[in-house]
Amino acid sequence: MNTFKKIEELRAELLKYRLENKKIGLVPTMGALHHGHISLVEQAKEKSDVVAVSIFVNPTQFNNPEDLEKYPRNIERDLDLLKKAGCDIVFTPEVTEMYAGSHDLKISFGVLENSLEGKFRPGHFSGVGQIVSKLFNIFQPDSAFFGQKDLQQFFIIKKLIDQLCFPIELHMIPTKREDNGLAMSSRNERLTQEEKLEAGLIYQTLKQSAEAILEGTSIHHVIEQANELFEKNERLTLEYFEVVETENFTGISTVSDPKTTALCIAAEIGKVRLIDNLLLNY
Ligand SMILES: Nc1ncnc2c1ncn2[C@@H]1O[C@H](COP(=O)(O)OP(=O)(O)OP(=O)(O)O)[C@@H](O)[C@H]1O
Ligand SMILES: CC(C)(CO)[C@@H](O)C(=O)[O-]
Ligand code: BAL
Repeated sequence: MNTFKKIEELRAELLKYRLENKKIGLVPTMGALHHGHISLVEQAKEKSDVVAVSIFVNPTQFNNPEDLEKYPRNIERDLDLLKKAGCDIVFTPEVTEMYAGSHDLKISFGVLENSLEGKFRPGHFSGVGQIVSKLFNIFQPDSAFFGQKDLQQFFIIKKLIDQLCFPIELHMIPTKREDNGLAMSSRNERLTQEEKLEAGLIYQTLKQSAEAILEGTSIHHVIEQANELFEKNERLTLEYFEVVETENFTGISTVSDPKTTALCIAAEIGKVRLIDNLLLNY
């Protein structure tokens, strides 16, 4: 496994593979890796000749300075996990490498960036679009792998690829969960054992709500019930729970197609903000 910190050196290495007609699969991450990330690497290995992972905590997608400062970082452990998973190339640039010079170009995603994550994290998706575009241009991968855990982000990337004509095959990988259903997430490292158990409520709520909707309960009622569940819980605070159409991530009151209907949730426990979702036909 080869590790690079400089764009030019990474490009030179990738060019060698490209000249041999090898297919490059990219897994962008912010590090503090867990089994969710490794499942992305495994999928990338299946579908590519060369697997590349980037580890970069991108400051421009953080709207909350404390969230950025406290974001878990553990590069030695990450490199160890990636080596064991059979990753070929790791890119771990400094902020100065990724953001040298001026950076006032803003990417906007229309209606997709004004709801849910976009609404509660102003500027977040513009920052994601900016860094992912840079990574796509640097790596020029044949395929890229993203997790369903960040469902709205997946659709943001899809829009980026479609509208900017990146010749990249996009893959969405299912969410890896702990035994109690809690979605694996780097930010879980900031939770105590008790908080991790308590945070199982997030997935329970999603699952119960999806089942209720499929059995005919109205979306309005399901949302009310979810709010009540969280009000009763002393540790978890619900930020949003919505049933949306994945085309635009805006709330719906009736289901037109279960395949494009998602239940999305964000909740805080302690000072840690967690997100999760289920597609209605999960
Ligand atoms: N539990 C999971 N299962 C599958 N993929 C995941 C999971 N968690 C994250 N991913 C995916 O891994 C990629 C990198 O995500 P990232 O490094 O931000 O990790 P994270 O666990 O989502 O961290 P956090 O949510 O705390 O930012 C993204 O495409 C993300 O959707
Ligand atoms: C896609 C990404 C690596 C961009 O910084 C990040 O948003 C993430 O880890 O999901
Ligand atoms: N996993 C999504 C990146 C973020 O929370 O900023």
